[in-house]
Amino acid sequence: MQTKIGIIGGSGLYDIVGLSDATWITIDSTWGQPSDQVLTGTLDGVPLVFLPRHGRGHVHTPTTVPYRANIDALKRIGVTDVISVSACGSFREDMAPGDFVIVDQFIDRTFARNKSFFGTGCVAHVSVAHPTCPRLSAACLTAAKDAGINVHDGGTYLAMEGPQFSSQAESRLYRDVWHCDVIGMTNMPEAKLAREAELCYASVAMITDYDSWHPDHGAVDVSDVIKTLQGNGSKARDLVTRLPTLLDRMRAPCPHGCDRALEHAIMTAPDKRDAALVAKLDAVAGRVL
Ligand SMILES: CSC[C@H]1O[C@H](OP(=O)(O)O)[C@H](O)[C@@H]1O
Ligand SMILES: Nc1ncnc2[nH]cnc12
Repeated sequence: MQTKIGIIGGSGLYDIVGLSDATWITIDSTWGQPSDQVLTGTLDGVPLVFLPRHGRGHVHTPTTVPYRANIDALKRIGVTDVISVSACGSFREDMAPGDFVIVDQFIDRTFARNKSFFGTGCVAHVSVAHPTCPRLSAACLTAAKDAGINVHDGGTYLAMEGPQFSSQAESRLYRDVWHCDVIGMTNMPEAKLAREAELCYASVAMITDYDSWHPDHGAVDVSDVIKTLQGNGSKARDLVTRLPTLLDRMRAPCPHGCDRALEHAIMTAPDKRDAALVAKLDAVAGRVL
């Protein structure tokens, strides 16, 4: 299978420059409308698809991002590897605004989103013990280092519902008791859905602020976040342009099994499956249904 890179761009990253044959196209998903059209093209001969998570012009809130349609659309167009690029707050003095973190764990505190492609009439349970792909994360780490970015290898991302930022008490709970490293509003359920869709998923978190725990920094201010994002956006684009040469063009099966996550996951007996749901799952789970 040929490698096809999918980039989900978060706050501050609404396009990618330097793609050959760049074209915005509409993808129809059985899970509703994705956040926007996707930008398709090639980078160093490797096909790449870019999707702005909040839509161009930042239309969707973290709650209303159509996560299922987005992951389904990427799967449908043949993406093999998804790199999420997101803004986040930091719980650690040594993870400063402007630094990047290659996230490897999540605590999911979101509560108002659809978190699975599966449901009544087609029940499935996948493992998210290791929610990101180590192979893809390693490529992102190398790309970040090569781009001269101050990057941290591994970190736990607290996914909150938002859209408001955390209270100081919440911020301290996440930092002092739960030992999280960074906080954002969007990587869940995105990472869970990518696993259900058997896509490798890596998360590049760009630190924009110290959230609200830090004694020397005030409350999170979106204008400060935007200023840091503008610097981060160009670093993120630099990182992305280095990825194609780090990923093999012809893709060997994922050594961590991301591309086989559904192998033994579906519980519902074939004769009890809901035909309409099975039809919607054609791209995500067609391999095993
Ligand atoms: C602009 S600050 C809050 C906003 O930024 C992050 O978005 P994304 O994860 O898509 O980069 C955060 O999760 C919030 O949605
Ligand atoms: N402090 C923060 N909390 C949640 N999401 C964020 N995105 C950027 N900074 C954030």
